[in-house]
Amino acid sequence: MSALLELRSISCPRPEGAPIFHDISFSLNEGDILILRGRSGVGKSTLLKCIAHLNVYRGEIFYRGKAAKSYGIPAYRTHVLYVPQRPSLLPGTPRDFLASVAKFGSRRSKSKDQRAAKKGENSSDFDISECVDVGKSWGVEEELWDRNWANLSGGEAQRVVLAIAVGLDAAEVLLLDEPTSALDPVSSKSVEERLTSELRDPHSTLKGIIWITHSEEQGARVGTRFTEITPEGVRENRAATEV
Ligand SMILES: Nc1ncnc2c1ncn2[C@@H]1O[C@H](COP(=O)(O)OP(=O)(O)OP(=O)(O)O)[C@@H](O)[C@H]1O
Repeated sequence: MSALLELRSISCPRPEGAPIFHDISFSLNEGDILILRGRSGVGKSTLLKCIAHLNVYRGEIFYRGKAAKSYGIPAYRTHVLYVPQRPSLLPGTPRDFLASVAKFGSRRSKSKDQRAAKKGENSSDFDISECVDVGKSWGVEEELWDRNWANLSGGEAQRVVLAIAVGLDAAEVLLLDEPTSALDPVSSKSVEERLTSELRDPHSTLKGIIWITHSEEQGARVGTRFTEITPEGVRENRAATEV
């Protein structure tokens, strides 16, 4: 069976000078929460953007054994969803963002259809209430969905964008860029628990996560694999504390 994601010798050029990183190769398999660490500025966020086809790169990326382009980039980005560290830079409101993401996610997974059928819903209708409910479970009031991103606090924006990623239930792979960096410890734990339980739920679409964190403790709590990016490439470690 092919890996969920496979990166082969990825490098990211700069307009001038040495590439940000080069020769990054690894696979993500079903059930993995791959912790990505490395010093500030080494290129972790850039790598996630390359994987999501939001940044130019050299090398090859395969999703379920096929090149990302063969899915069509918008559809691919729905299956392999980048969750930004600073969603406050997005234009419009969370509801606007949700509408644009949902537009590309019209092909729902079988598991999503099964869950909708169980609830007696028409699976072809996208339901924002799932995202709102996930947000509520993390203390996000419904009115925030209609406020401009720029007017949400860092922690509110971070929880809203994560609620979209989870509630949409369209992505098999989530690329999480320091997803709890603006959250208090209690909210962070709640987010960690929801994401890990989604990954374990056989009815969930979610199959794998690449998770950037600077916190060794968080890496140890949620990670199943531990990698470090260096200017020379990527190194896999056996435990969070080795990084
Ligand atoms: N849009 C851009 N234009 C030019 N350089 C950029 C751009 N975005 C990032 N960089 C540079 O690319 C390098 C990698 O940045 P990146 O944000 O990927 O690092 P990071 O490892 O995620 O850092 P941190 O841990 O501080 O978030 C840095 O030197 C950064 O200044």
